[in-house]
Amino acid sequence: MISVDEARDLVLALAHPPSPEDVAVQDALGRALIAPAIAGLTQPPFDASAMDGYALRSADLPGPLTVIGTAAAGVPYPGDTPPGSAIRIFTGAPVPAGYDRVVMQEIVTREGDHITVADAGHNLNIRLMGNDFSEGTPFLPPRPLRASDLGLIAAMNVARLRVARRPRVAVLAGGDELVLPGETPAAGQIISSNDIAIAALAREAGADVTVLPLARDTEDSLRDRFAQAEGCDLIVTIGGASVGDHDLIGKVSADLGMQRSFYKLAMRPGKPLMAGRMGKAAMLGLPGNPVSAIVCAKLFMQPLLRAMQGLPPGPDLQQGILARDLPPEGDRQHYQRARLLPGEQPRIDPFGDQDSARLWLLAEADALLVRPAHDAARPAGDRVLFLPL
Ligand SMILES: Nc1nc2c(c(=O)[nH]1)N[C@H]1C(S)=C(S)[C@@H](COP(=O)(O)OP(=O)(O)OC[C@H]3O[C@@H](n4cnc5c(N)ncnc54)[C@H](O)[C@@H]3O)O[C@H]1N2
Ligand code: MOO
Repeated sequence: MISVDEARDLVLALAHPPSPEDVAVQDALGRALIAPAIAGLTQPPFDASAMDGYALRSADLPGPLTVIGTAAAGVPYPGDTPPGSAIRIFTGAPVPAGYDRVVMQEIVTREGDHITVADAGHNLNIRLMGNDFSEGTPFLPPRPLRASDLGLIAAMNVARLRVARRPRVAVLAGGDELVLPGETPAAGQIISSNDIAIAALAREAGADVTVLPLARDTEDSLRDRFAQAEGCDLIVTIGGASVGDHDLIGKVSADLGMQRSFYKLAMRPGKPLMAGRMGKAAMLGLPGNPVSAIVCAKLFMQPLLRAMQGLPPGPDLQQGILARDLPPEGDRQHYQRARLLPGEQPRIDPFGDQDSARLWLLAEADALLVRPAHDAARPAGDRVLFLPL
């Protein structure tokens, strides 16, 4: 069996280069920026008041000064600024040339058209032209766009952005035991949950997801579903990956021409993962046990989808301190569901039960503790790596 790192390299090698697409800045949340966005103007475009108050000359303080006009956001003061004068000014208004400071109205005494300022302090309360960014400054890719990025890009007067087209993902779950949430399972049946979790993980990584109708445990049904996945960038199957008589994914995908990159890796949970190429699409065959499917999706499917959008694949591991003694590890790299305990450095406490079918335990976990294959026994206090959930 290959190692997790070898498997990851083989999976990432299935990524095609990102396909460009232009979208409006309003629609770009979560999209992967793949070309620089260039600032179309300087921000602020003029020296701007940071307060509601009075614009004046420091040299004229403490006054009295004569108020000769007003400037508001969007309505500049058009006149001269002779010595001994001030203007009423509001936040966001251009500060006219000649004045070097704005004083907050709270510290100004006004009588008629005259003001005095007892103690103006040090703050000039002027946002200098260009202190945020200048025209021509590039906002650089690659990066997934956050809400605050969209605000910045809009302020740069960039209306449309070049992003990676969302990878199209088909999720293919199946098994005669499965019914949909809301249906009543017959004897021996359970609710199909993997397709829902895996589709959500794919969407979280930026994909455009189609969940195919549940397949039955027959070659015909699976062939039919693979045909429905035509045209997608990635086919993700769930279940049927192991060695049982009803585990048909390997056979049917091979019959349909899948070029396998690997099948099985030294990982727990997730041993029967398979990956390869089917025509133009990449294919990942996730194991059916729910926790195994989700862990494999986080470690392989999400990085592959990010790579298809030109993004750093991740996920990034963090360092923590082991909260309890652990026995030696077996021959597979083990991703243990664990709780994070507060401390100066996060302390990580793996659960005693690591059953790969128990979704409730996964819901209670904050992290996956990563234990390398053949890791020696470890005492509490050792440094370890974990993947935050
Ligand atoms: N003789 C062996 N048996 C098994 C081995 C092995 O090495 N030798 N490996 C075990 C491991 S590890 C895993 S993981 C599973 C993987 O099995 P499959 O990928 O073939 O998955 P299934 O058999 O189809 O299902 C396993 C389990 O998961 C449930 N399941 C499947 N799909 C869904 C779904 N969409 N929603 C919810 N639950 C689902 C299914 O009912 C089974 O309980 O094989 C072990 N066996
Ligand atoms: O490796 Mo299986 O994926 O333990 O449950």
